Formats: sequence, structure tokens, C-alpha cells
Amino acid sequence: MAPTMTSPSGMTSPSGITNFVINKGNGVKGLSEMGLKRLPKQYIQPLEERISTASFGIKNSEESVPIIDMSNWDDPKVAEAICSAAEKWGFFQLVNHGVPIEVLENVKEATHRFFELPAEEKSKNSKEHLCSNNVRFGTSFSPQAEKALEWKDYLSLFYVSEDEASALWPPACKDEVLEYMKKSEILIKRLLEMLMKRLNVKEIDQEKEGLLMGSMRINLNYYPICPNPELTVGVGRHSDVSTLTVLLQDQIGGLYVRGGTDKKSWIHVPPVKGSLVINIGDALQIMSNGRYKSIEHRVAANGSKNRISVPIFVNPRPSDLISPLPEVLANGEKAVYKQVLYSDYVKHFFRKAHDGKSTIEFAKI
Ligand SMILES: COc1cc(/C=C/C(=O)SCCNC(=O)CCNC(=O)[C@H](O)C(C)(C)COP(=O)(O)OP(=O)(O)OC[C@H]2O[C@@H](n3cnc4c(N)ncnc43)[C@H](O)[C@@H]2OP(=O)(O)O)ccc1O
Ligand SMILES: O=C(O)CCC(=O)C(=O)O
Ligand SMILES: [Fe+2]
Repeated sequence: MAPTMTSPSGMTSPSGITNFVINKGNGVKGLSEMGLKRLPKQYIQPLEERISTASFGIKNSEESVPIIDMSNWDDPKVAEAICSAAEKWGFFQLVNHGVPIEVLENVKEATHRFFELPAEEKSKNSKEHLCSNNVRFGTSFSPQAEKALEWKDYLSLFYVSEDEASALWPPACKDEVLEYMKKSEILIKRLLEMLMKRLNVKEIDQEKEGLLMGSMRINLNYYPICPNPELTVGVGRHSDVSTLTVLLQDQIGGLYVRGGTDKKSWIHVPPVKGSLVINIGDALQIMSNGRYKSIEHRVAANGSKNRISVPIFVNPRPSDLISPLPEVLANGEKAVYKQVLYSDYVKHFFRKAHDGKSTIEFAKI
């Protein structure tokens, strides 16, 4: 479907672009489909934030995010690999994770179906048109706070109940997203059990379960073809504010994480068919008193292919107070983080532009 704004001349002014992309709900997908030859200047990132994709596809086995086979998930070696990866990398990929491949394929298809809808239809899910904050169609990350915009559109769905999801989530994708969320729950519980054991938390009782995975947010990310991918980013440097994130990416590539022996390099996370990428978020870094690392990551824009990704952010509940767990401090370890209300932490994250690992300063003692 053609974007609603067709006059290229009206697009040259900054307010024309903002109106077209943000207010009219065309997103960067609308811009991309107009066949722009040059990136609008609002999207030009400062030199230090741009991503060189020269190393794309080059594999260096010593410098890659671990790929862990979960077939024998109750083998202690699997737990060891997962906990070590969470400590060293904060990121790992899982194969044979138990979430049916068909469910993953269906949610990818549903993501394309949603973004293929006309702008007017997608805009019904924007904060201006909905009376709920639990569904949000948007673009970039925090356009009101950003000096340079990011080349990404998204639909964000906060899960409250089956009934609310049925009533509010867009029909183009709701069943597939709900199924993806439900079928991932066993995996999420297994991962949290392994990670908690290493922190001397013997059992995840109801209270702990609420604290670790009491709320879920699923984002459908769409990164359309970009005229000058070398000048911008799909997503800027950030760490997630979740407990952990389960990320489904397609076969295009473009996700980079901070790591390697110098801890400063940007390491590409290559797409692996049927896999899920897992990353530790700030909430778990705080609860583990820094043992598990919420690592900075970012996404490159692509000059020739449309990319999608579907993260499930597994979080504490907004009303939870988060702090280092008593089990972690039981041996006399000093707390590095103070107690914070989780919704305050998340609001702090959303109020600013992406700024690497800065969000966690909010909780530092
Ligand atoms: C979008 O690009 C992204 C996103 C990410 C996300 C990474 C994560 O780790 S998401 C996991 C976050 N955790 C949770 O959502 C669970 C806990 N939830 C809450 O505490 C609340 O739902 C809340 C998020 C704090 C919102 O509560 P509410 O009472 O509705 O607060 P408001 O004052 O209305 O909103 C505050 C402010 O936040 C922004 N915002 C809210 N929701 C979103 C959203 N889904 N996406 C983007 N921004 C959001 C927004 O600025 C709100 O102000 P408005 O005036 O615009 O309403 C990683 C990387 C990315 O590129
Ligand atoms: O698209 C990706 O691969 C990652 C997106 C991401 O980091 C996020 O949505 O938080
Ligand atoms: Fe992220």
C-alpha cells in the first residue's frame, strides 16, 4: 500500500518528515517505500554512533557469542554453559530450545503482516489513538528525546491478560504473538532456574517468580531498507531493562553486542536457523549484584533488505521493588545497587535517548 504522503517536495522540511513518519504513522517503512535516494538529515547519527558493517559475516570463533544446545537441558553442563555465558557475555544463542519452529515462523510472518497494513490501520495502535498504554505502535526509540532518530518502526505489546490482549492487540498478529509468548514460558522458567541456582536461590517460589518474570512485553521490530545505512542505526547502543530478553531474529543479520577479549569490540550475532538469542537485562544485573551482565547492544540499518526481530522482554512487575537478592548478599558481599521501583527504572529508560549502559546508574549506590 502506498504511503499517504506522495509529494516529495513536502518531505524536505524537518517538520514534513516528522509529520509523515511520526504523526501520520507511515514510519520509516513509509519513507523507505518512497524510494528516497538520500537519508533525511534527522536520521544522520554522529560519527561515533555509526556502525561499520565491514566485518559482517566474518566469523572468529574466539570472539563469538556462545551457541548452546538445550536438547539435554537437565545436563549440568548446559546450566554451566548458560550461567558462564550470562556472566561473561550477557548474551547467548540457544538451539533445540523447545519452542516449536512453527511458532517462530508464524510470529515472523505475523510481524510482516502487521507492518504491511496501511499506515492508517497501524496508526490505530499509536498512543494518540488508543486509550491504553499497553499497546503502542511507534518509530525510533524516544523521538522526543533523540538528537538523531533511529531507522526502526515497532509495535510494543504489554501483556496484562488474555482478555485484554484479545480486545486490544491487533488482529493481524495477536494470536501468533500470544502463542509465541506462551510456548516460550517453559524455556524462560528453565533459564531462570539455572541462573538462580548459581546465585544460591534454591527454589523459585511464587514471590520470586513474580519478581523475575511477573510481566512480559513483546515488541515487533521492523527495520526497512535504508538509503544510507552507513550513516544511521536501526537501534542505538543500549542495554535492555528486562530480567532477560528472548529475541527472535530473521536471517538478515545486523545485531551487534559489546564484547570480545577487550570487552570493547562490537561482535556480530549471526542468524542461526531456528535459534533464539537470549540476553540478560538490567533488572537481573541488579538482582545478581552485577554477577550477570546486561550487555550493550545495537542494530545496524540495512541497504538492501527489510529486517524484523521479535523480542520478548521478561520483566519484574511495574510495582516491584528491585535490588540485589538477599541470597546473593548472604555471604557478606556489599550491595552495588540500591532498591528501586521497577516502573521508575523503566520510565527513566524510556525518557531519554539510547545512551549505552547509562540507565543502570539510576540504581547504583
Ligand atoms: C521501543 O524501542 C526499544 C525498546 C526497548 C525496550 C527494552 C526493554 O527492556 S522493554 C521492557 C520494559 N519493561 C516493561 O515494560 C515492564 C514494566 N512496565 C512498566 O513499568 C510500565 O508499563 C511502563 C513501561 C513504565 C509504562 O508505564 P505507564 O504508567 O504507562 O508510564 P507512562 O508514564 O505512560 O510512560 C512513560 C513513558 O515511557 C515511554 N514508553 C512507555 N511505553 C513505551 C514503549 N512500549 N515503547 C517506547 N516507549 C514507551 C513513553 O515515552 C512514555 O511517555 P509518553 O508520554 O510517550 O506516553 C529497547 C530498545 C528499543 O529501541
Ligand atoms: O533487532 C534486534 O536484533 C535487537 C533489538 C533490540 O535490541 C531491542 O528491541 O531491544
Ligand atoms: Fe535490546
